[in-house]
Amino acid sequence: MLKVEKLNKYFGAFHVLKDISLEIEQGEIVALIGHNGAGKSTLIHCLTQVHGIDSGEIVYDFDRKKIYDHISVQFQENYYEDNGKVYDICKLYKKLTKSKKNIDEVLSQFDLYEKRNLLVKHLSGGQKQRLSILLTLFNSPKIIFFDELTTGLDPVARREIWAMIRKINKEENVTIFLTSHFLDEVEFLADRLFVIKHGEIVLEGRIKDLLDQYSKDDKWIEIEVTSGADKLKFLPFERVSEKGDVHRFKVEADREYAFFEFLVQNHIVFQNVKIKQMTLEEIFIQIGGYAMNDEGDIVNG
Ligand SMILES: Nc1ncnc2c1ncn2[C@@H]1O[C@H](COP(=O)(O)OP(=O)(O)OP(=O)(O)O)[C@@H](O)[C@H]1O
Repeated sequence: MLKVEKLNKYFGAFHVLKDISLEIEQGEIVALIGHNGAGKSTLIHCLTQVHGIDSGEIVYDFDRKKIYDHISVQFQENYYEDNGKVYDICKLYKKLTKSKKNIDEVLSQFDLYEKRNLLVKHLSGGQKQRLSILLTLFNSPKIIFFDELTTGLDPVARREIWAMIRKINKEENVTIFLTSHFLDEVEFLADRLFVIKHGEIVLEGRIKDLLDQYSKDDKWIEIEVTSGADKLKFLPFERVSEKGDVHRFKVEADREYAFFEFLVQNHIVFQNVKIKQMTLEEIFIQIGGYAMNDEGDIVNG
């Protein structure tokens, strides 16, 4: 339903999107992840014609002149009036999109009927987010773009939003393109993933395939070294972290034995061994070329 070929975008001399190519099928949920400033919002802006592009092609399976009849966008900031009432904003959207949807029904569907006479600024974060998702549906879009779907929401509200997105996707066969910083969200919702780094797509694939491909191979082995730590630097394994006496290494599945053999042969004394598979988050960080700081935040690689 959407094909992008060699899209390039500059802001002045700054080359923000570099040769982006991707294809999305009708009914898919795809996620775009990447560090702050990687170019996620800019790509959404280009795909939704908020920004022009400098080269490349964007082809939808509908006439791009009527793009806003077929797409909806929920940006990071909401552009509707905070001082308006929930019902009035729905009415405005219905009118603007010449929608046949019944406002009361849609509000009930999104559990906002009771709140219809409240000012938007008096809604909670989760309710506001539900409203902004609801508003994207008035024009019965073929594809909806969500920029940072659940940023700022608590865990319960996030899960409610996920359920809503799944429902919209299933029941109305709407294609969903979302950006997110949360890999649990991506894993739960998306069929496919694109990783963008410094304006380039560095990885794409079905979530399940990526998991199968990457998680079976590597493990972390964590040891607390009580003597001989100075010899660890000769260990032919990548040390991924070191906190006090606790050292963590990346070890390929078939080299576990070699790892411990090296420790014993070099008289490195250790205790508290922990072995674990890489988590989804760690896999993505590795394949996306990112790094994780001590607090567990993703930082640019
Ligand atoms: N209108 C603009 N003029 C100049 N530079 C811009 C403009 N909009 C974005 N940029 C720059 O383009 C880069 C990509 O920004 P963008 O907002 O697309 O990143 P992002 O991946 O969505 O980041 P975040 O996760 O922080 O929302 C950043 O370096 C940003 O400063």
